[in-house]
Amino acid sequence: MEVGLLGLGIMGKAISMNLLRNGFKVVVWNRTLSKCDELVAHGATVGESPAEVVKKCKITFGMLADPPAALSVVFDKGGVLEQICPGKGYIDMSTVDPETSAKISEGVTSKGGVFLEAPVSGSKQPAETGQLIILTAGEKALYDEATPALNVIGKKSFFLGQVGNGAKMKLVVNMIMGCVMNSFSEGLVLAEKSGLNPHTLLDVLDLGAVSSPLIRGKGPAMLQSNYSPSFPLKHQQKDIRLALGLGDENAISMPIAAAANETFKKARSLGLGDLDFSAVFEAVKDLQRLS
Ligand SMILES: NC(=O)C1=CN([C@@H]2O[C@H](COP(=O)(O)OP(=O)(O)OC[C@H]3O[C@@H](n4cnc5c(N)ncnc54)[C@H](OP(=O)(O)O)[C@@H]3O)[C@@H](O)[C@H]2O)C=CC1
Ligand SMILES: O=CCCC(=O)O
Repeated sequence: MEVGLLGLGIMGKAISMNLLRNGFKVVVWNRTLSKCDELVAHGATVGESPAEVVKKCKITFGMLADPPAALSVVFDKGGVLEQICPGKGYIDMSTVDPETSAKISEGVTSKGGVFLEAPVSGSKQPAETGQLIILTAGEKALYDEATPALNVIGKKSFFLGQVGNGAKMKLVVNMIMGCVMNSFSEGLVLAEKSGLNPHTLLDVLDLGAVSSPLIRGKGPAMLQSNYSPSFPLKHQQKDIRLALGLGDENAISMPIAAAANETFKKARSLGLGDLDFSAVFEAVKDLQRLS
């Protein structure tokens, strides 16, 4: 099976490599074209534009940074819309808001193509090993057709109905994750400042109800100030911001998420946006110094 992949950031690169390893032919494109070289060395071919990738492939995936990027590769010159047509499908895995997803869906379907949104839960390592959780919505026929690829990309795919439901589910999940990371960071600071050993806190947490892959996976690195990015902090802040927008539309009060958003914004203002989202710990520490 041949598939296209637009966007070779942390996630797009890992997903492409995994597809190649599992026998898929992959046609890649990235805004910074030089990032395609490593994929070519592993057997991928390159399209000069998103449109060229769509021309070559029946199904093309997008994995872009944010709503402006996701819209740009579809609607701008050389974009997906120039070649999408009946018989071709576009699957957007970027984390975006439901409105962005709906615009892309309308654009694709207006040209006779089919659209599926498919944001993912899970980070760099699950992407490398095909263990993502895929939150799809949109055209069921495209979901069925793409199932062989989805089964390689993820350990479980959900089909959630109409376009927008995948985006909403993803934003809710990441809003929770951002709040947990923020609260965990405050707990580490509180433990240390009140005279406890934060390493012992990790041991205690790991044995109790709060134990989670997130805390187990990130805690030791955070205590070493190691924030090598799996999930960039700027994207976590974008996700909480978009989740708060969803809250606004539905008149849902989310004071905890709003507070977490402020801390992630603070972290970005400290220049931590490209580090892992666990670097919010540094912003929490900074806030204590100021108070
Ligand atoms: N990392 C993670 O753990 C996870 C991330 N996600 C989501 O997946 C998406 C990608 O994440 P990730 O791979 O980490 O992000 P990266 O920041 O590593 O990569 C972003 C990608 O988007 C491209 N891009 C940015 N702006 C534009 C633009 N204006 N036009 C075209 N391309 C653009 C970049 O191209 P270039 O190389 O030229 O800059 C790059 O390919 C995001 O929506 C993120 O929220 C979802 C689950 C997990
Ligand atoms: O959007 C990023 C999610 C990261 C994760 O689920 O670990």
